Parts: sequence; C-alpha cells; structure tokens
Amino acid sequence: MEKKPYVISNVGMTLDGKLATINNDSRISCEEDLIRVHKIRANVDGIMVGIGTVLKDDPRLTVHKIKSDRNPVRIVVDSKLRVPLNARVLNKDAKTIIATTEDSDEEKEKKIKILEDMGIEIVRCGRGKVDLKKLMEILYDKGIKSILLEGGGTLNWGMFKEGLVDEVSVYIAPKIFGGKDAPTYVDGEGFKTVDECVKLELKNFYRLGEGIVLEFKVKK
Ligand SMILES: NC(=O)c1ccc[n+]([C@@H]2O[C@H](COP(=O)([O-])OP(=O)(O)OC[C@H]3O[C@@H](n4cnc5c(N)ncnc54)[C@H](O)[C@@H]3O)[C@@H](O)[C@H]2O)c1
Ligand SMILES: Nc1nc(=O)c(N)c(NC[C@H](O)[C@H](O)[C@H](O)COP(=O)(O)O)[nH]1
Repeated sequence: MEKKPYVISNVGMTLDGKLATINNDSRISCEEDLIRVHKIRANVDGIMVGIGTVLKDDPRLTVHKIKSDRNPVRIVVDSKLRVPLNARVLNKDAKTIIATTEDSDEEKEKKIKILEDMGIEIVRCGRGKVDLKKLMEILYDKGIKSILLEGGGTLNWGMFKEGLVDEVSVYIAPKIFGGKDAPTYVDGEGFKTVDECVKLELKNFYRLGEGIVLEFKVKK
C-alpha cells in the first residue's frame, strides 16, 4: 500500500510479554520510559489506541511529560462506539478522531451526533470491525503521515496482521506478571505458522531506567 502513514508500534511490557496484570494494573513503564514515549508522541502526526485501552486506562494521549508546543491528533479505533462521553481522550487538549464501522442503528447515530457536537471527528470504514487498511488511507489523506500505535493487544494484532506496522519499539520492564488471560503485546487469533508471522530486524537496544529498550524495523 503506497498511501499509508508510517506506523511505529510502542508498548511497555513485562519480560513475559504482558501489557497489564489479570486485574488490569498496567503500570509497567518507569518514568524514564514514559519520557521516551512522550518524545515519540511529540514527533508524530497521530497517536492511535483501541477502545479497550480507553475503557481500561482512560489515557489523555497528549504530550504532557515533556515540553512541546503541539499535540498529535488522537485516534481511537472503536467498532461499536463504546467511548464514554467523559473519557479524557475527548477533552479539548487535542483533536480527536474516532474510527468506527459503517454499521448503523438509531442509538449509534445519536451518539455520533453528540460526539460531533463535542468537536470529535467520526470516520466510518468497514463492517463488523473497523477496516484498518482503509482507515490508514483515510488518515493519510487527512495529512496524518506518521502514527504512534500505543495498543492494546487486540488492536496491535489487527495492525500487525494487516501488515500496517513499519517500526517497533518496546520497553521491557524487569517484571513477570504471568496469567494466561493477562493482555499481551499482540493478542487476537495469532498466526498459524512461522511462515506467516511478522518478521523483524533488530536495529538498536539500550538500558533505560530499570529496564531495556529494543527497536526493530518490520521486514516487508
Ligand atoms: N503497557 C502498555 O504499553 C499498554 C498499552 C496499551 C494498552 N495496554 C493495556 O492493554 C489492554 C487493552 O487492550 P485490549 O486488547 O483489551 O483493547 P485494545 O485497546 O486493543 O482495543 C480493542 C478494540 O479495538 C477495536 N477494533 C476495531 N477494529 C479492529 C480491528 N480491525 N482489529 C483489532 N481491533 C479493532 C475493537 O473495538 C476492539 O474492541 C488494557 O489492559 C491496557 O491497560 C497496555
Ligand atoms: N508505554 C506504556 N507503558 C506503560 O506502562 C503503560 N501502561 C502504557 N499504557 C498505554 C496507555 O494508552 C497510555 O499511554 C498510558 O495510560 C498513559 O496515559 P496518558 O496518555 O499519558 O494519559 N504505555
């Protein structure tokens, strides 16, 4: 696909690949790592998360840990439009785009109208779940040429499966959460064979705070 933003996937995960505990405690990154993430945020056009992350963490998705005179556009992928009207991602600190499906019912249309009246832009693509390839084209046409993908595991799977991620950076905290139901970096159905899996090329690694940062390019 030619017309798509450059996508950097970032997470803070435990040594066992978890993004949160089974009780959804997601405090993984150390302060130094959060500053690293905010430096990336300050240099991209958009920050994207799935609705699961908004419902569980209520992130602001702004640059607030370092000085910056701009905030990227916040993009929430939300098939069923579950976003709470008091979510911090809907505040006035930055522009927000909610990506949802073309599926329609009276209640959804009502909520779209309320969100639009709040100044939120609604983008509709796909049926059943958001068509991520189409979404990337739409965002590119809106001038969003780079995106920081901040999870969670379900959206990460969708983006990797569609071949939409270009670069990966992960912070590995020296912690082990365990739990087969705890969210991991990439969840979803998973690839069935090694031939199909996403292949990466290690570009850089360094110690940061108590953990380590790994940076990869996705092999195309
Ligand atoms: N440690 C970290 O770096 C980090 C970062 C982000 C999230 N998290 C954690 O991840 C968890 C949330 O992850 P999650 O997996 O529940 O939710 P998620 O944030 O991945 O959102 C999933 C939602 O994305 C939407 N979606 C629409 N179209 C899709 C498509 N084509 N493919 C995939 N998803 C699509 C669906 O509405 C789906 O419910 C929370 O526990 C949060 O704390 C941790
Ligand atoms: N890099 C990273 N390390 C973590 O330990 C963690 N829990 C997240 N979680 C992703 C989540 O979407 C938000 O990045 C945070 O919840 C921060 O929220 P802010 O946007 O700064 O309000 N991200």
